[in-house]
Amino acid sequence: MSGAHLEEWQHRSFDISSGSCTPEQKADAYRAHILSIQYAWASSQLSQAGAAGLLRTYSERYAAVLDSDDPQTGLNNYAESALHLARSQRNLSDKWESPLTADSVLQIPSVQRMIQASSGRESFRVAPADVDIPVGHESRGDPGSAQVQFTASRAPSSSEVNNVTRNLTERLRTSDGISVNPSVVPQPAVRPQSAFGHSSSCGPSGGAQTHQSSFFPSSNPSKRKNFYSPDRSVGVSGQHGGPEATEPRAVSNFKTAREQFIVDQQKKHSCQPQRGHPPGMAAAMKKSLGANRSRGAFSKFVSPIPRPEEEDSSKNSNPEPQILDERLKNFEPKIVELIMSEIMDHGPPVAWDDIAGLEFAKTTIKEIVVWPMLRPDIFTGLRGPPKGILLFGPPGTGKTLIGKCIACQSGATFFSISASSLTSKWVGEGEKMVRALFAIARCHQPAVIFIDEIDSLLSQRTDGEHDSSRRIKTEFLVQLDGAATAADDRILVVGATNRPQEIDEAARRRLAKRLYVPLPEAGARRQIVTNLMARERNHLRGQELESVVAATEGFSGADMTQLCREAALGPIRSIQLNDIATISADQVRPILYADFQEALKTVRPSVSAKDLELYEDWNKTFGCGR
Ligand SMILES: Nc1ncnc2c1ncn2[C@@H]1O[C@H](COP(=O)(O)OP(=O)(O)OP(=O)(O)O)[C@@H](O)[C@H]1O
Ligand SMILES: [Mg+2]
Repeated sequence: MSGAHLEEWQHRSFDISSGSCTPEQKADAYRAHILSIQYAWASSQLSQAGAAGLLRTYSERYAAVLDSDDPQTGLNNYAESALHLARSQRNLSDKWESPLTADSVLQIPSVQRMIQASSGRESFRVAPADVDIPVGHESRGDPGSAQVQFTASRAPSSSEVNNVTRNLTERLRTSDGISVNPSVVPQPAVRPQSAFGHSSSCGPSGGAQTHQSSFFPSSNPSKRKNFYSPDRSVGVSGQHGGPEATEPRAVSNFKTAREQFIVDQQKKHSCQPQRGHPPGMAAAMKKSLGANRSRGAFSKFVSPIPRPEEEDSSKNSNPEPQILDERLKNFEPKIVELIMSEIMDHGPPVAWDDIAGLEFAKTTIKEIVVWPMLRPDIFTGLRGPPKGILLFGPPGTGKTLIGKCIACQSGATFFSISASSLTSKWVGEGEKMVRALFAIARCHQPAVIFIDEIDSLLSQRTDGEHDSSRRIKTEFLVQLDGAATAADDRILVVGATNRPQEIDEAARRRLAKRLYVPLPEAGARRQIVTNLMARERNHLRGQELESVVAATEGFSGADMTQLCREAALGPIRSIQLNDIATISADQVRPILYADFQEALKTVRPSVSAKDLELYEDWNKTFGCGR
């Protein structure tokens, strides 16, 4: 060890052995020892065997200080944290205790009113919607204890009112000096029924159910309208014939969580769960806060509050996206929706003339894509177009541009997809996407499926690769040319890649027309510069243009575009920095040949001669060019 380290080590060792150290200082010193040993071993000042021996010794001593439960010599770390945990956590089995006591219940205004009413021997009235008294179930423990909460939001069910009645009666009977006549304690007005017209299995069914209608008067009719479904209103009017009986009842879509739960249960266990439901409730089931709608990552947000204009239409509408085509019925709506909404591409228009050079590729594609679309009757049998095209070539030569042009010019339904949109983290979802893509394309024939960078989707299948990507590939190959594909399907798959050698051989066969998209020749380079310069003010003479074309041998289309962008910045760079803020657009000088010369110093071709050779070789072996 170095001198400084050794000295430190000695200091700590003396401290430890002096006996005046606190356990904390001892633990710190041992920890520092351990770090020193690690450092010495890492910087090769200690042999591995020596370091291991020392580490073992000092780790044991360190652990002894940490874990010792003697407060003089150790920290008792484990016990400390265990105690901390025990102190700060409450056991889940702790019994819940209501903050309400018998006394505090008696202070509640409605209880007071009840007491007054009972002492005055007169019938009193409590509107059920004004006070909600959910009562703890017997299973919570002591049924007599006050487990009563008052909220103002929800109407109680009849069984709940029964329960609370019983509890309150008990409580009030046993309270000092208060006697209550049970007959004047509120009872449910009607025979308990679920909100859906079925006899409730949850509430009691006998006893005090046939009288006490006067406890539910019209003090709060609007809330009660919500509480009673039309079914209930029949029950009320049938029994009492009071003024409210003839009142038109508003039908509400609102359901409590419990009611929704019952509906869900009935749906699960019954074959005909909705039979006999009042129409209002049927509508409520469809909308009911969106709870019975299956939600997925791609489902749209559904507001829980129905808008007025939605009210009527919602009665007939299906919340799932509608799939109109029978052939797509087997696919999950969200997948179909995803492909329909996200994969169809509508980019800026590109014309064939915007693509410089590449005459052979352009003519072939027109032959395969455009003409068969125009005259499907002629292009049949042997003249039928191939199912797949592969555009391959160096980067930046216009493959994606051709794809965009096909999208605009073919008149076919165009699906532009990337490999990543077909892959999914969910096992099996990727294959479903591929299957759905082809099924949708089949429904929208003629269709072109353009897959840019197709090598990432259809690379060689290897043993080590992930199972799901292998299955996606297999599904793709099956869809491209499998038993499920009809001969007269007018679906064309166009793939583009700058790594043709990585494409799986089975995929290569299916992409029958393999078109080389080479670097632009002199004519194409001239056209690119002319096209781009036509949009800018420039003083590029014919001879100068030729010089630019000659100097850009080996440039790709993208390199040419980059060169022109760089040259176009020349006039801006010649402006004084101070003038930039104030100069008007027409005061900027035109682009000159000198700007191109300057740009040529910084813009280099992006494709090397060696790479080019690979493409040429692949083209000779597998390409369909002449
Ligand atoms: N033949 C061309 N005519 C006109 N512009 C071209 C041509 N080739 C390339 N370009 C220009 O280069 C840009 C890049 O081209 P594109 O994206 O089509 O290349 P790519 O072949 O798909 O490259 P990569 O293999 O890297 O995806 C185009 O937006 C266009 O501006
Ligand atoms: Mg591309």
